Amino acid sequence: MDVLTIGDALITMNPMSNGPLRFVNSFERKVGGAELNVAIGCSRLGLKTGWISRLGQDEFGRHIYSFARGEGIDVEHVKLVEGYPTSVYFKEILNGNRINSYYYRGNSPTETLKTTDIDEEYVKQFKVIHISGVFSAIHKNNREIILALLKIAKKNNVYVTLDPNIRLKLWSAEEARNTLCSYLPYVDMIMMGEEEAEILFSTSKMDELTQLLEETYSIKNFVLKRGAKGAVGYEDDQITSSPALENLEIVDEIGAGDAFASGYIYGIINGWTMEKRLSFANSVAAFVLTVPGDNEGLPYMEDLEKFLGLKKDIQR
Ligand SMILES: O=C(O)C(=O)C[C@H](O)[C@H](O)COP(=O)(O)O
Repeated sequence: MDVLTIGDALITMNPMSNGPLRFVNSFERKVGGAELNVAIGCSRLGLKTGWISRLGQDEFGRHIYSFARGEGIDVEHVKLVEGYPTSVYFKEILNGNRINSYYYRGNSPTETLKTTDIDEEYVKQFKVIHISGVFSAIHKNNREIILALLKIAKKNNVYVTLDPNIRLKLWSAEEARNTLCSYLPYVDMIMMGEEEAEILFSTSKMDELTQLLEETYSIKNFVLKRGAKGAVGYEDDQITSSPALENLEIVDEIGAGDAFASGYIYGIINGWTMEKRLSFANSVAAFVLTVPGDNEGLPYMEDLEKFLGLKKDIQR
């Protein structure tokens, strides 16, 4: 097995028109959830993925379960539980494509997960475990689950990637910093945005980050995502920059970070250089930016090959 993720998935209500949510009457029901998005992205690229989760024993839970299974993700460790409705969120698209999220996940089904549900025999089969801050933000219990998972990963030499995915609607900057920094001794690689770097480490300057991450947490590999300015990676004392793709018609930026994570993880598993990993991850993210929905735009390898000019794209 290649990549394992753990998290809360939700029904995404995508508005059919822009403007304040109180005036939007129609929505398209889709599926979201940062960690599930990464599993979908990796699976579409051809990796063998698993996802640990709990969903509500309801219509939305059943839909997400079959959706994940349909994407080829191993759902052996996903269960539907009574008494906890499947999480939902609504997107609001305002002028200039600014998107607000409104969460209905106060009682997430993942709250029923216990540390004993994390099965070492299952976890140790994977090459990479990808965690994101969202799962830890939605309930304090989930932080114990993550620590249990990280300890198993460390014991079995499984590579751990972290996307802080800090959602200030779900927890405070201080809580995010304390929790996520407590995971760092078990983390091999971080991919973060500039604002997230400021929240976690009080700087988004590469030289300060390299020093702090190496000296305090022994982390020798990280990526700083800088939106339209592209991404910068640090590894083996070397800094590598990769520009973002230009001239994209961005319709929905939600999910692009998870798409980037999928592409980057694909590169780690295939032993690629930082330069190749970053440019591939940027291309995967570009696909998601141009399609509404959190994961619909995630490309298959064939789409990328055509996009990168490696395969002929015959349209008709
Ligand atoms: O917002 C949340 O809490 C979710 O889990 C829903 C979304 O599907 C992901 O957040 C997308 O994540 P990005 O790729 O960072 O935009």
